[in-house]
Amino acid sequence: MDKLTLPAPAKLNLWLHIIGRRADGYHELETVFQFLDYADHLTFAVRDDGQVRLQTAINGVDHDSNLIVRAARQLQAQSGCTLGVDIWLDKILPMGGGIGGGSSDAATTLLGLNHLWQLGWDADRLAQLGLSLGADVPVFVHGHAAFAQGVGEQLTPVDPEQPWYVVLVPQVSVSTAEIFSHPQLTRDSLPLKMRPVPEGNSRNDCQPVVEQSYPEVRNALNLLGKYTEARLTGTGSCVFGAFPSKAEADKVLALLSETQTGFVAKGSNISMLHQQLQSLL
Ligand SMILES: C[C@@](CO)(OP(=O)(O)O)[C@H](O)COP(=O)(O)OP(=O)(O)OC[C@H]1O[C@@H](n2ccc(N)nc2=O)[C@H](O)[C@@H]1O
Ligand SMILES: Nc1ncnc2c1ncn2[C@@H]1O[C@H](COP(=O)(O)OP(=O)(O)O)[C@@H](O)[C@H]1O
Repeated sequence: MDKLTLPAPAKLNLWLHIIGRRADGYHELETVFQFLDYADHLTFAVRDDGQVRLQTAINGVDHDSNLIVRAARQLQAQSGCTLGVDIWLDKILPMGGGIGGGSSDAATTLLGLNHLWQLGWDADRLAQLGLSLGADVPVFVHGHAAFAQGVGEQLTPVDPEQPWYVVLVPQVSVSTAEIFSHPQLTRDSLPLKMRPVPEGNSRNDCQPVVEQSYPEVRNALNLLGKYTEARLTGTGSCVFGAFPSKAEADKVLALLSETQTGFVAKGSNISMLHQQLQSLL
């Protein structure tokens, strides 16, 4: 059987407001997701024996807990498919950085296997399955930049500008659970009246507590903030700033490279996964 290789791109939260907390403790958000042209790559080869095997290990994540394996097994169980798959992962995206690598890997697995196993599921059904794996999975399944509500699953497509970004990757791992349970996290941003969204006055409500707990993140924000508005994505640790051209973004990253790790990528309102899937159909 032929192999199929697909990208799993990163996302940014261009801003993120916390507007409340549900009875189950989860936070209600309003956020805008945009994709980056910077991605992991997954290669799939169908197996006839029904086994799901991830052939590439990631440090600190067991085979069976990897979101790729969990996504494949759930799709197999819910569709009743008798085929299996071998999967190889080229891991590029920093883990736990708020750029959604695990969720994106899961979404690429769902879309890739839906195609290879010829299941014919539509995007809504795949996104619903994906939501049980992580709040960010649905936006990667749909593949369009979006204004998101709820825990991130109620999506309205939007088309923000698509600048070049410098993304800095502070070498600390920020726990999403720790930030969402922080006593000083503000949870009372007003829901937006005009949707989709004015850019003015937007912010990331997680940023103050992350900056307070992680000096490396504050330092990265201060350094990038000398050149453009710098902001946290998700619960971090990555921070980003926009530039009008690749040349300007490259120049700033080079200036910061003595003390900072990072990358330059272009914002994209259609994910590179969906651009590639279009060409398969
Ligand atoms: C904050 C966001 C914004 O895009 O991105 P990341 O920084 O993770 O990329 C997401 O909402 C992250 O969603 P997700 O990735 O599913 O969160 P998880 O790791 O499952 O959540 C870990 C814990 O954080 C808390 N949590 C998470 C999401 C949410 N809306 N409210 C919460 O209170 C819960 O206690 C949960 O058990
Ligand atoms: N395929 C995967 N890629 C990355 N992380 C994974 C994967 N599968 C499970 N995980 C777990 O999910 C956690 C969050 O990863 P990631 O999605 O990269 O970060 P974030 O949610 O901050 O954007 C990791 O620390 C890891 O324990």
